[in-house]
Amino acid sequence: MVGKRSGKALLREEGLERTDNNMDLTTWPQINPINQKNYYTDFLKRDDQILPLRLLQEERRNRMTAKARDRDRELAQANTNEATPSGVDLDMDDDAGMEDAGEPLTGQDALGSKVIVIHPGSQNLRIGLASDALPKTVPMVIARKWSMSESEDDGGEPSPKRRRTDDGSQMEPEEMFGEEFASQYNRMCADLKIHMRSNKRRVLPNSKELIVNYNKRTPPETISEHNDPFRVDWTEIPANPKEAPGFLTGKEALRIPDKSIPRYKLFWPLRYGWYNESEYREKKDLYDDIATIIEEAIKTQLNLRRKKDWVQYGCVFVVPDLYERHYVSQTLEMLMRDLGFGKVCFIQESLAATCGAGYTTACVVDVGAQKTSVCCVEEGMCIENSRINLKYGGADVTETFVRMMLYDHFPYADIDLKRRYDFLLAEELKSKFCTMNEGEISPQLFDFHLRVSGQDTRKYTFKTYDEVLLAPQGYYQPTIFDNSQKLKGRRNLIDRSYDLYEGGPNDPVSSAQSAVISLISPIVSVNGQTNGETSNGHTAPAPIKLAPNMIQKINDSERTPASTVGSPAPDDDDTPVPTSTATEALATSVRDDVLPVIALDTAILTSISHGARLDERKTRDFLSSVMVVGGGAQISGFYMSLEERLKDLRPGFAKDIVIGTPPRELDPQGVIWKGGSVFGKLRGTNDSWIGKMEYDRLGARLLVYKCMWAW
Ligand SMILES: Nc1ncnc2c1ncn2[C@@H]1O[C@H](COP(=O)(O)OP(=O)(O)OP(=O)(O)O)[C@@H](O)[C@H]1O
Repeated sequence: MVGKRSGKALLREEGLERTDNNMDLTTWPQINPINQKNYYTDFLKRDDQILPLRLLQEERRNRMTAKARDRDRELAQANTNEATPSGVDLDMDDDAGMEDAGEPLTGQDALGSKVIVIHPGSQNLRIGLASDALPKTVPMVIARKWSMSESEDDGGEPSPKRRRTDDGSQMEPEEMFGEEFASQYNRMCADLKIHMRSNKRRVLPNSKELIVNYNKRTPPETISEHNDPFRVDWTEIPANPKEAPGFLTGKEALRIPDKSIPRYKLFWPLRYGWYNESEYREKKDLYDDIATIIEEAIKTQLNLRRKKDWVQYGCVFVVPDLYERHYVSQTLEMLMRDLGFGKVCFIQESLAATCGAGYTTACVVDVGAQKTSVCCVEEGMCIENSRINLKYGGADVTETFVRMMLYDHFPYADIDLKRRYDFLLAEELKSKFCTMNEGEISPQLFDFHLRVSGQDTRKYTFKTYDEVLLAPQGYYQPTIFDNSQKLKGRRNLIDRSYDLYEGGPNDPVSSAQSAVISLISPIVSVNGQTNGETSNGHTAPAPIKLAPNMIQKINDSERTPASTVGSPAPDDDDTPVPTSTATEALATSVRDDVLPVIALDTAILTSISHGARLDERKTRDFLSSVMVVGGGAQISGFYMSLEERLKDLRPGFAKDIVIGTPPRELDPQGVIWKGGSVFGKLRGTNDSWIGKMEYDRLGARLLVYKCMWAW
């Protein structure tokens, strides 16, 4: 039996008892801790310890050595010829200076023939070599072999969606879009009449009835397919399903007959300037589709068919001003790994627009198909707090135009924007007939040809009155647009980006965007308390959790002059910016439940007031250089009407306000791409190029060093 023995006895038995012999426990030298006051390290503080910066320096050094070698060779040759070399600059320093000044490259690179510039959009992809004068435009769409086409999906529900009676039959045109639409549309019609009268324009009292009656009683005329000189070339799909391609992209995809056998479904991977999360089940499929569309465009439009040669090419990729970090890092991965470019760099849309048009200071307004962005650019930098991204564009005008026409008994009552030929038709009608010139409003007779694959062409005649102006008027009254589905699926597949150390959301924010969101819906404070009811029917948002140190950081920033959320405009005109603190600004910016949709003129003034930061001179500068680009602004009279509205809102600045257009020879839809191509040819951009080796080692972390803006 083991009796009770002390711990010491046990240790003694096992030979582990410590007997003190006054010797040190170890013979290793003991180092006293250094005094923390004198503590210093230059770890990661010098450029040569940071791989991307070191590579950059090495590259510069190599270039200079190569040049010096060339000069020496030329000098030696000249000496043997006993003559001074002509045109040789002996001063090396000059050359180094030029490099930093962003001088254009020389030789083949100067032409940009080894740089591909890519600007994707919700509807169109613009792509080309930096040496090209104009980009190629292809629809940003892919058709995949599917069980049903997109128009048969969702039970064949047409777009715009029509309401039905209880027994399933169709309602009268005046009722089928609901009371809300009807009353808003009628109010817009009445307001326009008043406005036209006050501008001394002739308004006939019964114009509307006249056109409605005409539309009601005009049947289409049938033209047999062989008598139609403009019949459409539909994409032919092999009859044998096994031979039918798995996918088709761009224009070819849009031209596949809706009823093709086998069926194809169209996917638009970018919607509203975001990833399209509502149409995809897996994010991998979504990423694959984007890569495939770009890959096919490079092969077919740029004629660069061998993918393994693309490593010799650089790629300039244009991203939104208010981008999401996941989008940029995923795009970088795609360009490096899937498409295999040798080097990649990014540029923001607004900055590219100013580069393309040759402006140094501007408030850039880009009206696209599904998103509209506003941003003030000053001396080569986007002003972060002036960035605004609104979720509407030309596609909303098309849809609203169709709804208004249907309300006024459009003879082609079956139109369904989910069908490919109807979508193309509606786009054509909008581009041809919509206008923002009040002077053009009168009852007008138009016609169009409906061309459906395998059917005879139908010629429709119809009349329009104020619909042609009221649909684009939606830019100033966006509640007329159908905004109900725009947040569908948001964050279903891809979460927002979070800071690795602090845990809070770290996607870029802007005080102007927060002001826009606050206008639409009340502010949610950081502790999750709402300051009121939502104003536009959105559900009450969930509180946003921010890490405590993040809150501290934002509160600190509130003390700096840069935080001007809610500051009044420099003049006495009303500024539509609500009061809010910077903490609230961040909280509002990261909200996903509110759709940023406000009138375009208000958005521009909000952006300028946040970009100019109370500086009256800057406000004038921005107001006198509002530059409008993008396809959505191509409606005739757009520039004039925007100028008038801004002047009405800011009479104090009326004589300064000028809407600038890109230089005459430049297509406003291609200006951003053009800016990307200019950027791709500049030597100064060398600092933004991300090479393969550094990407392999550091991945997306490189973006901190490589973006021209604060990543
Ligand atoms: N002449 C025109 N008149 C009216 N609208 C036009 C005209 N030309 C193009 N559009 C419209 O411009 C829009 C496409 O513009 P753009 O190519 O700039 O958009 P995107 O870059 O694809 O989209 P986003 O900027 O939303 O991502 C479409 O809605 C199209 O109907």
